[in-house]
Amino acid sequence: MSRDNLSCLLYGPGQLKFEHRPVPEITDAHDAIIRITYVGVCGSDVHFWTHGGVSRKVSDEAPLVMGHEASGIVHAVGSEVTTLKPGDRVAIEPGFPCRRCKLCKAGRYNLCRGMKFAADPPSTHGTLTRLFKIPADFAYKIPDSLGLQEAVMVEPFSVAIHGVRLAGLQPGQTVLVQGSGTIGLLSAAAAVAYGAGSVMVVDINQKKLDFARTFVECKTFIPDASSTPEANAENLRAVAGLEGGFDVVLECTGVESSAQTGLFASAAGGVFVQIGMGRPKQSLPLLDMCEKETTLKTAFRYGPGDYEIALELLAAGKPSVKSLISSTSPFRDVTEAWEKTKRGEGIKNLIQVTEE
Ligand SMILES: NC(=O)c1ccc[n+]([C@@H]2O[C@H](COP(=O)([O-])OP(=O)(O)OC[C@H]3O[C@@H](n4cnc5c(N)ncnc54)[C@H](O)[C@@H]3O)[C@@H](O)[C@H]2O)c1
Ligand SMILES: OC[C@H](O)C(O)[C@@H](O)CO
Repeated sequence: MSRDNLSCLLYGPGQLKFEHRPVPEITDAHDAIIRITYVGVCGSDVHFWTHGGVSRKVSDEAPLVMGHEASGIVHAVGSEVTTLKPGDRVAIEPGFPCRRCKLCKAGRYNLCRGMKFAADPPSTHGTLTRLFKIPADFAYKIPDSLGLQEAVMVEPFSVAIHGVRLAGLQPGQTVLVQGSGTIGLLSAAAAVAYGAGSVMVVDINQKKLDFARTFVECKTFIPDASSTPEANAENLRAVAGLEGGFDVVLECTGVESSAQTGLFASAAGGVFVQIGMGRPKQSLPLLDMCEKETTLKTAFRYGPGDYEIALELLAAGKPSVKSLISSTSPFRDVTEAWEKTKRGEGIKNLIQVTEE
């Protein structure tokens, strides 16, 4: 067995090693091996880099290949694969469910307890590797209109699509998006693609809001850090000209005061979707929610159909994500890309693993 599969492994906070791992081989007729071209940096990668993990951590005994937002070129396929052939350009869905449990059978495979998600400790290795083996139906052929760099954005856009679908967003509805990072921007774009009547994007960083207005048709609002969530919500409704509040709120910061503001700003009968993931325990304005019969939904990654929808919309340029890609670092400079993201530089920093 050849051990020429250069991969980037994390052993603990700040402890990174490049290692030559075994080259994967087709063992199931439905497998595909993808030569990874680009991997995007997500906030969770930075948390792994600084803390060794989010809830579960890597360790000296169980180091892990990092990376989960990826695109690539098909290198080999198993004998039963009819949808892909070597040379096809693909976006990778990086979580592989068991397909047999109740949740998988009910069409909620993102909640599968046996999910093997890339770069998730203790043992599922990620995409920062030259060759990555996956079930072929989790590699999505991309059209000529989409570059391999942009194809990395299918992963975060699928998070946004999942949130919008959970909200049951209807054409004409008024939407509040909290957070103007990658997920917030893409959620605003997803809301527009689903026919939102108006979109308001909120952030504490004016530059992020200035960018949001160039990326998607929206109004923006900067909350007053010294005000209460109730007061910020009231101002927000006034600026949006919506006395009754927003039909749909997509929370994309994970910050407690932001969730509270979003809930206060939602309309009676409105839907609030928590996409942001922050401190594990946060308090919510339940009395106000009861009086408005707010529907609270929580979103985790993406499930059936989300990747297909995300890819179709991106291929049609709805939105065009080129402007979200801020830098591309060579494979050996992974830490530079992580550090840039940690410093808040750029929107989506990429790592180029192999040549296109
Ligand atoms: N549910 C999921 O499956 C899923 C998947 C991916 C990411 N996430 C989560 O989504 C969130 C956003 O991810 P991202 O990559 O866009 O992160 P990001 O850090 O790029 O963006 C977060 C934005 O929120 C803004 N912000 C911070 N505090 C705020 C406040 N009080 N009010 C308004 N804006 C505020 C920041 O300035 C920043 O622009 C994170 O919490 C991340 O963990 C969830
Ligand atoms: O988009 C998917 C998310 O980024 C992942 O769940 C991540 O946070 C690590 O597992």
